[in-house]
Amino acid sequence: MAQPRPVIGGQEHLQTHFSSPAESSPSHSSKKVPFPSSSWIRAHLASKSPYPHESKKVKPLNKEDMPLDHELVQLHLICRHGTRYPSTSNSIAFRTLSEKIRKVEVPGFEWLQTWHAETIYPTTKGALLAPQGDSDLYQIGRRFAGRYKDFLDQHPYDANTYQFYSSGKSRCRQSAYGFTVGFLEGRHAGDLDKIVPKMKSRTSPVQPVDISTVPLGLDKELAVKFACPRWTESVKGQPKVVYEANTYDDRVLPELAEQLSNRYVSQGGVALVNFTRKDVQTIYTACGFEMSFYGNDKTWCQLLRLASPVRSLESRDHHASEEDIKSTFLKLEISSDLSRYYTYGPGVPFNRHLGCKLATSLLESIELALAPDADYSTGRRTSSSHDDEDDASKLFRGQFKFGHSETIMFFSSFLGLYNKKGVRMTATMTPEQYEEREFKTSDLSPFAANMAFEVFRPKAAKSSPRKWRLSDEDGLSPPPIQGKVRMFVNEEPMILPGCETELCDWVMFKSILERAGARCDFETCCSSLGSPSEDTPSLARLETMGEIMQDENQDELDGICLAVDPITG
Ligand SMILES: O=P(O)(O)O[C@@H]1[C@@H](OP(=O)(O)O)[C@H](OP(=O)(O)O)[C@@H](O)[C@@H](OP(=O)(O)O)[C@H]1OP(=O)(O)O
Repeated sequence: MAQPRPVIGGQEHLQTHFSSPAESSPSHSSKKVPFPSSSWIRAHLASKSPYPHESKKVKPLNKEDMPLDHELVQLHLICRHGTRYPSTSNSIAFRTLSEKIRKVEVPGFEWLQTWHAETIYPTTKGALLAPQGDSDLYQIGRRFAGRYKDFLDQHPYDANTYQFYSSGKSRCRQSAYGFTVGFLEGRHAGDLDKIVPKMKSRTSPVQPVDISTVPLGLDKELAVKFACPRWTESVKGQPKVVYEANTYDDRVLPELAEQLSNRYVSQGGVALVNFTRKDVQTIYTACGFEMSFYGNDKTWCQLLRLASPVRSLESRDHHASEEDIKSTFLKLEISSDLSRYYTYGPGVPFNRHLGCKLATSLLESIELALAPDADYSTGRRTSSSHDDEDDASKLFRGQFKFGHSETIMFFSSFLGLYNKKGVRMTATMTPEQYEEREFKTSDLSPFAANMAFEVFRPKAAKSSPRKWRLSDEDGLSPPPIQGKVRMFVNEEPMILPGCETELCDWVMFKSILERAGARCDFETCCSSLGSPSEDTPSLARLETMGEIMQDENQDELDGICLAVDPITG
């Protein structure tokens, strides 16, 4: 006969009385159970954090927001896919843990009795884009449509001048499509009812677009880790790479697991559930998906309340304070960040190579768009002769790329975005140092995280051969390329390290990216056969963008592979 579940109020009491999270709801007269606000929690779930959707009204880009006497000529977006289902392994971990815990019925945790991972996160949907993910990208597309209304009016979509490019994973392709539905809503190339009067009635409700993708292993920009054997061999999961994260976890996780287990002890002192450190990490991940997927912090997130120390056992409440619960969330967020800081971030210099192809194509595309002789009617520069035409160097109005959290982390590391001070993230930082750290995946890589670039060209730059300067070697050549580039992270302007202002001068922008390693020798450095050059250790210490900029002896990084060893000191 099945053993009766220990139940609060029955023979087996839990050592401390739980108050139901429901009691924290306003409808209960009892004292509110301390718990952080949903908005605070949403901002501390590491790479499972929901996208900080801005409900703010997006105004069309106007003259005040543009550099004087310039025009917007090109847009770039690099975007993680939207909210997804947990991976199959995550879903199985949720099921296993929920079956382990539901043996004990706890007031306020009745949801566990009917929470079935297979129902809520079916393994057959592992890592697919979630309905919330569809919405994430549609809304970003709508906000882009609002800001760039005039640009789209002036330059309607066509498959030659707008590139939508996705990683080979369905969550990214579907995200790309969701973005286009929002971005091009209500717009159709050309004016159909003038072209084919009766066409209007048969028009597709959305503008069909061309979305290209590159097979995993060949994609050197988005799902780039699959195209870099050296990263897989020498960085991913390497003991020296995961050392700081493991050291931190060894110190912090057992205490949280013990705290949880202690809450599941009967008054007779019988341990009812033994939580492991892995269980604590699973609870944090499940909390992330519950919040991102359903906006629900009343299930798994509440278990992190029980993992927090209760400092008032003698008091009737037996509750952890809000401050202690926040501290528990922060510990798990730091644990997640330490792992990604070294695996995908600035903790290992080599990771910058995995962002260099994105930087190279960005640089070359902007350079083409800013060229005074750029001719969008032909998609080429008037100065380019037919024999040096390169299909890859096409003139785009917009390039929109959809990848993964690591796409954002590798590219951000390449740009030095979260390593300006060069403070190495370690397992032994003070709480203040952790609070001040630059590398926070909750901020830089939530679901649908994105980086965008606006490219402005001087209006006078429209050039024709008669304005070209005479140059000795080849007669006429176009005037120098000028322009401004503005970078956004999650739709907020961000100054690129090395630029003095938000509107970065093209010459400076180009110099920064080239010196950071654009046009790098990705193939050599990523080949498992190539060995990083003996110079590598000397470069490994040049970690912040500022250091690279200041070091006059620093030749451009081309042809030099950075260290696969984590930075030290
Ligand atoms: O699911 P996880 O957390 O175990 O790991 C994912 C990883 O997600 P995240 O950790 O960055 O949120 C990235 O997924 P997205 O950024 O696409 O959400 C990685 O791309 C994904 O790698 P994959 O594309 O090879 O599956 C990680 O899954 P993994 O568990 O297989 O390492």
